[in-house]
Amino acid sequence: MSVWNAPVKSTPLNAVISLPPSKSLTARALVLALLAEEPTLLTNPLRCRDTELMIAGIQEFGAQVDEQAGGLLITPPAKLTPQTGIIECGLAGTVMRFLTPVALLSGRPVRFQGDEAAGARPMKGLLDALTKLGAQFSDMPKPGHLPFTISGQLNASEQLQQLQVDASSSSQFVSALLLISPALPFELQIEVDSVLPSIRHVEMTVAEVNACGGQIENLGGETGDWNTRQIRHLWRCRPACLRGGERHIEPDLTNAGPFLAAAMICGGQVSIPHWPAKTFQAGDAWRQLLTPMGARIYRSPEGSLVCQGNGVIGGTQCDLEAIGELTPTLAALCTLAVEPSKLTGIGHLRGHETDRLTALETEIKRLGGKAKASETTLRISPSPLHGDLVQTYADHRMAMFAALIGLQVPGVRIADIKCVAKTFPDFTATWETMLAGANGSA
Ligand SMILES: O=C(O)C1=C[C@@H](OP(=O)(O)O)[C@@H](O)[C@H](O)C1
Ligand SMILES: C=C(OP(=O)(O)O)C(=O)O
Repeated sequence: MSVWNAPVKSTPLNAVISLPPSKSLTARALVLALLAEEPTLLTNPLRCRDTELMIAGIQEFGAQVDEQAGGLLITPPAKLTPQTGIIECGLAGTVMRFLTPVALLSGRPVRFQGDEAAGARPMKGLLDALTKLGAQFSDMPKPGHLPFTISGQLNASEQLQQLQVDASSSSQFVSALLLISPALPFELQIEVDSVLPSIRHVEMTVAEVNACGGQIENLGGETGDWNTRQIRHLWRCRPACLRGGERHIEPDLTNAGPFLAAAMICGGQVSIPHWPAKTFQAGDAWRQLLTPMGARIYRSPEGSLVCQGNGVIGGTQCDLEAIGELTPTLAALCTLAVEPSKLTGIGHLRGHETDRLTALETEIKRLGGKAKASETTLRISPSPLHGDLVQTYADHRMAMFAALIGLQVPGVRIADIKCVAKTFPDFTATWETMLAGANGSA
């Protein structure tokens, strides 16, 4: 396995970093292009392991994908037709969740399989919902998990179908149903009768579907800021023809986190160009999350997000239920902070690439830190740190977590650094460019 010696940096940063495009927006755009009535030109799509698997996935259902300068031209099939009957999911939550309902739409059996670790990721809430719509699942050694074969026909006898979904383990169950909803021959109402984590990603799905001509209405009331919990979740989804056309993908604001956090750890400043003025990405919350920990952070008139730090990091107490994806980066800052921190609302991270609460607790302790994970919470307190070989558990965000600690703590080595390819294949090169103080472009 490839080990990377995390570079230490003892002088302030001054870098401009162009980020790779958003994983979540690219995944949604690919699925919507597959279901559209006309071709889509996707400009600035993310190319990484997760999105290559998604491209292969939509090709499996008959989409034609042509490389064009700066983008991908996607021509949807006249009818969804599985080619080999197998979808390779790797470890991508988006692929395993978003394409399973597409298989039901196709009406043909499709096998879903992935990495060994993918077999631990929750699917049950989605499989239960699809069963109510007519799906059957077989050859599933561990019920509610990959691998499985989906077959059966969409039950289209009703004009209106109401689905109660348990999405407590992943918002992607809801996003997956919302994404296919325009292609259904009936109106679908989706009610979530459980906790719903990562609500920002569901709001992103609704916005993306509707931007392509979908007709999804949120009947559950608006969420406020990322840390406001919504009481009732209900969406009405009407059948609609999805448009193609040109779609441009925003930079990945979640992957901005480690670079913004680096400015806080080393001092100095990091700027990220093309920060959208309005976005549904979880990573926009860095602006609110990092300020109380000591950052000066603002969007410049030219549209760059600028983060300035002085090397002193305060502790934080925050509820990350709506934006859990940001936790590993925030946990690195908490590990280096001068005060204790408490991160709450993150039980669903136990079903991410790895059980992130256990992984973070284990790796913080390995480096001499103090951490305690409970079912849904992570507490981190200041403690002298030392270098060691940090395990990454196939999790790109654990590698980025360790790179942040390594900026300040000599001797941090990162196991299986190649796992960053899940969303950011050029992570180490971009990191080194940042440390060299140059303008980096991913
Ligand atoms: O829909 C998406 O693109 C995502 C939703 C979230 O999943 P969970 O709801 O499982 O946390 C997030 O953590 C993941 O990285 C991407
Ligand atoms: C949870 C994540 O990924 P996935 O889309 O595979 O769920 C993540 O990228 O942090």
